Amino acid sequence: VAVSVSATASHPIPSTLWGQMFEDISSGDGGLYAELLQNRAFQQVTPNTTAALNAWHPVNGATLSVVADTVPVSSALPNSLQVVIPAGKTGPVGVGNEGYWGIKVTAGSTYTASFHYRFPTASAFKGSITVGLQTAIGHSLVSTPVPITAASTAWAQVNVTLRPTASASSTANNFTITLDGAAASGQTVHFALFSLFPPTFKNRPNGMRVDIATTLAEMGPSFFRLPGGNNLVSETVAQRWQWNATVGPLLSRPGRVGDWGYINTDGLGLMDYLNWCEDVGMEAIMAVWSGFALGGTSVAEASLGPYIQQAIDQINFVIGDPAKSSAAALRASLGHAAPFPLTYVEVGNEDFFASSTYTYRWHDFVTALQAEFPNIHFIATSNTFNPILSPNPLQYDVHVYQTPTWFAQNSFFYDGFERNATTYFEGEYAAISTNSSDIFGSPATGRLTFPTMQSSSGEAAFMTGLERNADIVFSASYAPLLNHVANSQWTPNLVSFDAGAVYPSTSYYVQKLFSLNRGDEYLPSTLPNPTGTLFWSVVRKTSTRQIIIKISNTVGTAAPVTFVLPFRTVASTGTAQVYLFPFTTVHDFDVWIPNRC
Ligand SMILES: O=S(=O)(O)O[C@H]1C[C@H](O)[C@@H](O)[C@@H]1CO
Repeated sequence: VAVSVSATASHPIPSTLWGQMFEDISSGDGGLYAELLQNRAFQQVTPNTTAALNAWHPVNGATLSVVADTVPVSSALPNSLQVVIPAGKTGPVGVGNEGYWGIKVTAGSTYTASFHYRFPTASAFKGSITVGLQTAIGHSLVSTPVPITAASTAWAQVNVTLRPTASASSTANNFTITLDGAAASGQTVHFALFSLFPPTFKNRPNGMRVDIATTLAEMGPSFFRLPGGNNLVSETVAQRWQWNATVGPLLSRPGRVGDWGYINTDGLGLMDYLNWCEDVGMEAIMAVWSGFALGGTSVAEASLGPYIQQAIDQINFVIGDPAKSSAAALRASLGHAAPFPLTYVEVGNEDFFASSTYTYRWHDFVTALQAEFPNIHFIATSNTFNPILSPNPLQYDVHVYQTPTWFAQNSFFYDGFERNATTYFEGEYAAISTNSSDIFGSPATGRLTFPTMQSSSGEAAFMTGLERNADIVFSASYAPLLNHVANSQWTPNLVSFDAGAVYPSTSYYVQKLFSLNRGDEYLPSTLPNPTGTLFWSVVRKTSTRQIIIKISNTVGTAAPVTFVLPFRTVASTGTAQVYLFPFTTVHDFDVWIPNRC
């Protein structure tokens, strides 16, 4: 096929086009958020139940229970771990944590451990607690004794650094806190808010896991959509994500029952998200809760006030003036007096599940928020123009989960959209199943566990259409972004990981190719056959006069294609980045440009 390319750009391509969608769906706790201990603060658990001890186990016969402490370490963290050292034990006795399906231990890395302890009964006991990392069969990788005393029943915090001299051969390791069984015979100790951090991305305190963060940063994303997705919305009004419960000291963060079947520590909170965006050079596309919970509740219009105020405070936390807003003053007190960049705020998520109440919820939220924040663009999440909303949304978030074939055949999805000043955020898209009659089914019925070359090339075809329609598509992000392979709530995902390593997918390399090879204007060219198998987009990077041609071949057979460039002078060579299965990297090739006019 011969493709003729126009020298005259049809439209600019927004710098915000390629980015990332994030929510905690086996992706924050135990993943991007670097905390290595699971259930570190016994948040949102029922005391005196086995479940409350999730991820913890006794060492050498200690008696463990989670108790509602009569003297809690903080009002946000009412539960403590009670450890009783039984009589007659010798050697280390205490408690271990298995991490998030493992703990990676690397020689030479500095691990920052901390915990709070108190003796519920004062005594003359003096001894030491040994803080360590050991393999699952008990081989010590590193340990440090810390002197303790039972002279008081008050809480004390222990901070230690651990520096293993050897790396563990697997991730089957435990974090352990032990006392000498003989010396501490009969003692009862309460513990709260444990924490174990490896080095973090850009050394941010309470920051991100380096390997996952680096993999995401290397995509060169322009935006980061947060905090969801269903995990913003939640099943009930009370369980919704609330920005103010996720900022400040970890002792002040109660955590919450997330929407994906596990408790969120909220250690990855709004300030941590914003610092992450700043460290990567992304702008947040931040959502506010919009008065609907997935269990079916819509807050009555007369009762929306407090939720609208909470959204105003959330936005003020990001961009407000510390002199005028307490939420902004809180941001300043946490180390960022200047506002963060923020252009887009999404009102809810997938509110097509509650269209009938979105009419008043959208109206009341946006009327109030736009008055407070005239420069913010608000994104609607119901189906486009159905229902009709007031004020008329100028941005919509469109989600599509479909088959690889659907994506390959729908690269013209936006070509037919009316150009009426409305712009679109393709906030979630992915080919997730080969079964068009059971998209959200299981692997047994066609659901993809990981992306494939078929799904990724289909997505690439679709993405050429997003560039062609970037006059109305301002941002697009594959979803979900991350998953822990040992504990997934959704497949496929862009990047998978476990305690030890990161596994970028074929779709990751497609997203990275588009994101790292951006133009800022679109050059019209011969249109692909919408139902064909070869798709392309041609863009120009005006700063370097580079012409960037992206091509997706959605089938496994080679297809010759010639691009006829209408320029008088063209360099004699270029580079081709080709992503072919089973390569795990993109290969650069020099290309010779014949027939230069
Ligand atoms: O079950 S779904 O509604 O399809 O869930 C999807 C849509 C929702 O926004 C996001 O949280 C989730 C996975 O990316």
